[in-house]
Amino acid sequence: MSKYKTPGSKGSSDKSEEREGIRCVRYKCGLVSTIQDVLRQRPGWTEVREEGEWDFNWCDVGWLRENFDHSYMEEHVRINHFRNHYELTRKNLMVKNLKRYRKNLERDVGRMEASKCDFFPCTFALPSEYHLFVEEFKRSPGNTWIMKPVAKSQGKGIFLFRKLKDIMDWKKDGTRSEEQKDTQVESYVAQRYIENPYLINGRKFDLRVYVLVTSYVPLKVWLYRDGFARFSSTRFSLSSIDDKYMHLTNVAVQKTAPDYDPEKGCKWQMQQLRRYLTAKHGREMVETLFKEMDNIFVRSLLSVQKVIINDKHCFELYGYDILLDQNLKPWLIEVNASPSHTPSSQEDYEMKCRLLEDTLNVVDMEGRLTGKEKRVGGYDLMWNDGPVYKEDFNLETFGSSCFTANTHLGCVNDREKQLRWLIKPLSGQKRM
Ligand SMILES: Nc1ncnc2c1ncn2[C@@H]1O[C@H](COP(=O)(O)OP(=O)(O)OP(=O)(O)O)[C@@H](O)[C@H]1O
Repeated sequence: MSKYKTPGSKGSSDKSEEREGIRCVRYKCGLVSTIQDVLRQRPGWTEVREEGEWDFNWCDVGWLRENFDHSYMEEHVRINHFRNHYELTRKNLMVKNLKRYRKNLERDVGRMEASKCDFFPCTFALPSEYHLFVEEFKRSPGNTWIMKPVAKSQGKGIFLFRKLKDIMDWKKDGTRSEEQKDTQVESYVAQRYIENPYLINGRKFDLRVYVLVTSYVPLKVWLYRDGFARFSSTRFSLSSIDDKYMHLTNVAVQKTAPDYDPEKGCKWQMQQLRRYLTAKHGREMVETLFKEMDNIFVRSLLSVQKVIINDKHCFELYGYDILLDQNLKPWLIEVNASPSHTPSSQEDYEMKCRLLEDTLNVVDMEGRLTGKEKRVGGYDLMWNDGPVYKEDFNLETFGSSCFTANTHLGCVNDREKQLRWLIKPLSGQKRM
């Protein structure tokens, strides 16, 4: 149980399980975090331990890998990952799929259209693309690059470099023991470092945005209005590339900084960031920024739509990491399959509880929804085999989405026409 107070906690005397009409859901949960608290609070839901039968499973990706293929799932059963989620959530595979998608767009639609996929920094998978990387590296000497192990998280193993010599060291991999010398070198991506991040108070930050996919075929995507910006605790400078507290904004890294204060925090809620940017740059620019982020979410998901094994039992709550540069251009850094639900403060805990409750409401084990909803709690339906338009909402209340949930165009066949819309401002739509 979390040390934080659960919002709307009703305590053990709650008799809602006995209310008529609430279906009993047997759930299994492999994670010890906020999700446990949320599942325990859910009226009518009971935890299943060990090998018991379950209707709903919030598992970690390790459990999925070991058990998914051996599990028989009845029609109503739901699980929180797609079988090969890693096609989007592994750094090297995400880039591979995006590059292929961009290439296909260029061939089928044209260069202009393909350029709308230019939202991820130039990236190479190592060791396989080492020679291509070296060519690119030599083309722009003096640039900063970042090396990231493909299968690690929380900033582990990441370093910045400007000289090929540093990669040589990695290639030789002097850190490996004699027994490990026969095994393959660890896979990394080498990625152009965004050298001009947008700074607030001299500090770099990245954005965490939550996107829920309930189906890949047809693609159905929900965007969460709340999210946050994660700040570094040290003022940004390119003169010292070895300082991880300056360059890596993930909380897992920042919370080990000597002067980290969890309550003061290194986070801003999305609304706060949006207000700040609007005051500085005006509504139009900020709306364009959020529209470009929507473009990132939809195109990245479309890039794996044909690769992900669609399964009606599966849904996925992705944590998108987005970095802004000084021109307010959003860059896709990474997509996480298991975004951390560990809270860093009471406010953060409450936000994560709301996020998870709303996720359960969209997944709808209880069968409460009609299937026509465009908005559920903090979620807006942004894509339902095509864009979901919005016209009547007060956009001031939005954390991100530039889509509106009131007028759904339904299924549109011409996907590319839809995608062109993504980047163009909507005529006649009130901005923000
Ligand atoms: N290309 C880049 N340019 C600038 N900064 C970057 C770049 N890639 C990563 N970073 C910084 O490094 C941090 C960690 O990167 P990334 O999210 O890819 O690694 P990770 O170890 O998987 O982190 P996590 O598991 O917490 O998501 C980012 O939050 C960002 O601040």
